[in-house]
Amino acid sequence: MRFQTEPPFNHGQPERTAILLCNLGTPDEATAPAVRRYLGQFLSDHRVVEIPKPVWLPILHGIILRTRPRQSAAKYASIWTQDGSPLALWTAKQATLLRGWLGEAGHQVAVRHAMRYGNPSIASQLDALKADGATRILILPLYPQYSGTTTASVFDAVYAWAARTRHVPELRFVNRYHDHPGYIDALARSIEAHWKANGQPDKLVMSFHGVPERTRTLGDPYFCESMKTGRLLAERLGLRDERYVLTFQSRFGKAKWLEPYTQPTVEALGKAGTRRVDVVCPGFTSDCLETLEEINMEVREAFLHAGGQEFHYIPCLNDSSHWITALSRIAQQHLAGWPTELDGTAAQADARARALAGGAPKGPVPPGR
Ligand SMILES: C=CC1=C(C)c2cc3[nH]c(cc4nc(cc5[nH]c(cc1n2)c(C)c5CCC(=O)O)C(CCC(=O)O)=C4C)c(C)c3C=C
Ligand SMILES: [Fe+2]
Ligand SMILES: [Fe+2]
Repeated sequence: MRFQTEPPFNHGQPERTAILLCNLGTPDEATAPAVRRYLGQFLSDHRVVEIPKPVWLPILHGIILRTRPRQSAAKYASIWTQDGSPLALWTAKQATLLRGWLGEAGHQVAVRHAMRYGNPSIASQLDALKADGATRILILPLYPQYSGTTTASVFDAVYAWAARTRHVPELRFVNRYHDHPGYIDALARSIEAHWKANGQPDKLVMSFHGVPERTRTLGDPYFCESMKTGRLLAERLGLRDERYVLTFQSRFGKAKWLEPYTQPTVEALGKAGTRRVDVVCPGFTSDCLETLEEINMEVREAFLHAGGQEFHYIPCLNDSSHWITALSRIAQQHLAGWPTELDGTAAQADARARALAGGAPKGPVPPGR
């Protein structure tokens, strides 16, 4: 059967608003088989690797998935917590905190989180929201800067789910919030708190995840949005140009990616006699492999080895209260016009639904239901 079976249609079903926070995803365990499953799904996504499938799939299955999972699993093991992957833990916590924050502000909004690759999948969480009665869903990727490789891929997964759903909820999508004042403010406050406790560095390195340079020339706005985030953050911190540098990390494969690359830049700073660098990763809203291992272990070691004296890693926004406040402002701006208060339209619809419960509707059916 092509479409999922729906429960029988119920007149008077209340309108319910929901938010789905979407992140990249992470392996279920820090083991080679789990990393292979995760990378297999991730790297088969044509949004992520744009090489034609007949060329790419033999390389992926014949070479990459035979070697990389073991190497990556060892890296994952070095950052894994008792409760699992940091990315999964922070993302789940953000959903819980956002639900609580919106609830306290009087908004009855269901909030769940999903992963583009791995678990919980976007399709399973959309099914769960629908089962909970959601009729309007805001898709909020946890990527402040839009990229076809990340944001659009989340949207692809939502469209694929909608394409096999008979009664599709109203859907809205958040493309970006790279310049949202709340997001910039949350980043600035976390850096300022670090500096208050530890003093200031000679150089602040703002390291963003890279993407192939080719995507920029093909019209992907990610580079420009990352640059704007960096500029606004520097302005908010009152940093002159020579006090910071914006770089791109996590290069994959041999092609040219966005430059300057993080590790060579930091090494050059160490060699040139820069005593202390602080690295912050504004494009990552949760700490993960790329920040905790690549930056805080590999890049740290490279800097110290190159002659640097002090390396500070400033954690991601994670569960910071300023970040959750920003996220709730971003969400509320995109929810505008959708009922989120139980004493409003949803409450009236609830009362109608209760009155109708247990039998076929009698008398006039509420309009539009
Ligand atoms: C192969 C190409 C890749 C592109 C393009 C890419 C873009 C991209 N990724 C993130 C955020 C994250 N990436 C993470 C891990 C990760 N990324 C790639 C490859 C590409 N990313 C790989 C192969 C991996 C897995 C680890 C490894 O084997 O090296 C993570 C961390 C996940 C975790 O489990 O902790 C994040 C987050 C962004 C924002 C982005 C484009 C803007
Ligand atoms: Fe990545
Ligand atoms: Fe990496």
